[in-house]
Amino acid sequence: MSQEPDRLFAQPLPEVPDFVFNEDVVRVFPDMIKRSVPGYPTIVENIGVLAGQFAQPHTTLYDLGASLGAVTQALRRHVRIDGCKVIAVDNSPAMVARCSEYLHAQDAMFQELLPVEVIEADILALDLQPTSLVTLNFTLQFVPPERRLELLTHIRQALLPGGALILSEKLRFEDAAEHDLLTELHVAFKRANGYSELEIAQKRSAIEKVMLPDSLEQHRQRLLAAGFSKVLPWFQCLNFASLVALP
Ligand SMILES: Nc1ncnc2c1ncn2[C@@H]1O[C@H](C[S@+](CC[C@H]([NH3+])C(=O)[O-])CC(=O)[O-])[C@@H](O)[C@H]1O
Ligand SMILES: O=C(O)C(=O)Cc1ccccc1
Repeated sequence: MSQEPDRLFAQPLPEVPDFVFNEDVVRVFPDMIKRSVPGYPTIVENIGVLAGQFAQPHTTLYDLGASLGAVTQALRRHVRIDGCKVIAVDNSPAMVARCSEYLHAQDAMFQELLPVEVIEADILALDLQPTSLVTLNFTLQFVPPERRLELLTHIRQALLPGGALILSEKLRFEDAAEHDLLTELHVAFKRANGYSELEIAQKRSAIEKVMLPDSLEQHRQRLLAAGFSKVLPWFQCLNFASLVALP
């Protein structure tokens, strides 16, 4: 995997463009996400472990907004259920190209255990096969808010008994003081990971219009409205959390 350090926002930009998942981002993405999302490696690895408990024999597993396929790789390390396959989906052509390269390079080792198909598609326009496991690992926050319920409803309708949706997101906090404190703690996390004040400020303005976090309560209510029966938070580190939603 490419080890290029993320310096995308290190120089002052006359105007900070909206964040897009283009080739520049792809090149630094593993470094960027690890240094920006507290708990990311733990979340990814444990999605594999949780998936091993929910995946049902002879079903499809979906990694929606797969980026470079980190979750799919964790599924391949942990899921040992007969006849499953993974469909990894992303709508960024640059991400999909690199993701296919990484995953297919591992096919010799894993193709029989857990075959993978990588597709370039908008997850809002995707026909889902019956599935026992869907992951949205920091993807829903990039979906337009008014389309989020429709997407979760579609996922719920495709989920088989015994299956689960794993949803990881950056959180907003309804209490302003709590929100400001968690935001400041996240800034401290980024600083501790080597980002400068300029990098932190420019990245914030790049993502503010394209990545719109909800509160835990909004997630819970929306998942119930989509037809899920239970919502279990299983991980939180600062303002980043992961939930399991059961059909
Ligand atoms: N409508 C959409 N359709 C398909 N893909 C989309 C859509 N909207 C956004 N994406 C894709 O969702 C991904 C979000 S990153 C996920 C990390 C990964 N899950 C990981 O575990 O490493 C999160 C982050 O960068 O914070 C990007 O690759 C987008 O192209
Ligand atoms: O960098 C941030 O501040 C974030 O909230 C997370 C993030 C990580 C990778 C791409 C976009 C946002």
